[in-house]
Amino acid sequence: MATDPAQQDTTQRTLLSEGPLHPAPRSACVVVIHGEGLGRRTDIRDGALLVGRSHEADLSIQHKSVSRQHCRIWRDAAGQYRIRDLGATNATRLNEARLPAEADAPLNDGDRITVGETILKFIAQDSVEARYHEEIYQLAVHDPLTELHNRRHFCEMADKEIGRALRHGRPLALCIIDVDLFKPVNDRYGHISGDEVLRQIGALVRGHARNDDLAARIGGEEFALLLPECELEPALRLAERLREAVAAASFAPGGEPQRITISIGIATLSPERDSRPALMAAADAALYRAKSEGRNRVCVEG
Ligand SMILES: Nc1nc2c(ncn2[C@@H]2O[C@H](COP(=O)(O)OP(=O)(O)OP(=O)(O)O)[C@@H](O)[C@H]2O)c(=O)[nH]1
Repeated sequence: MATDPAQQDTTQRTLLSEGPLHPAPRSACVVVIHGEGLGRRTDIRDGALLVGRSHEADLSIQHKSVSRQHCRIWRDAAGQYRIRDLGATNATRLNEARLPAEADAPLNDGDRITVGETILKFIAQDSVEARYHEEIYQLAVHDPLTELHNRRHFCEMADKEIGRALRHGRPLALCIIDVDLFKPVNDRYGHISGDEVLRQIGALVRGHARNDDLAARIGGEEFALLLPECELEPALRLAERLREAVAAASFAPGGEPQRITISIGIATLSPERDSRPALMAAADAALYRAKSEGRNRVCVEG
């Protein structure tokens, strides 16, 4: 019997390629490779990069071993990156050698900069390693299911935003969002279908966030939306819009159309609620009320 030669040919042919796609050139950066803020990458743009414990530093490292203004990194007119210790209590070290106070030193690709108990790595422009660190960092701060921020990163970023709002006397609101009666969805259609519902809700949460808002999945079926510069009224309006959008969305776990709703608890920053744990506890209390009052609603802790 004649056989089709195309079916017999199982040879795997190597694709002719010029190598990985080359992304646009990027600036030099420093990456935290040890200590507080592990994995964080900070680009060194046109101006100088200030590293220190100060909240105003470009790379702010909240650790007591770091001086408020610890060191500065910049690119000189000849294009050479340089570093200067700013008289830090624990002198900046470059590849383990102490930098003399107020003296400049050139930086080369791969140099290690020790700032208190944190170690940074200097990565020169457009290096493959910079992309590697970026990808690892993105994996570390995102939830793989929804691609929103994960809880650990949310807490770290929320602490910073809350600190900034308190220092500048700016408003800030937090919404905690929980899927209603999600256990029966999982039990009936299975975890994989449940995951698809969570992914869809994650996309709706992200779609309702502004650029400066912080959207995260902070628990199994729990999401958070941190709204800097946002008073209670606009936060309430946004939460209502999100609640309505979820209630109106079409979900079909296991191929069966299913109505899914969410409950939302909101709390705003105030003198009595001036920390992330206090703000989260207040939003949680409001969420609990939303659940006990019948779900598919927004409640405010005020
Ligand atoms: N598919 C899926 N399910 C999850 C995930 N994380 C948590 N869950 C499920 O989410 C459900 C949460 O159920 P409960 O906390 O009992 O609450 P609920 O049924 O949503 O009811 P209420 O919150 O009271 O409205 C449990 O069945 C968990 O197994 C996840 O990552 N994927």
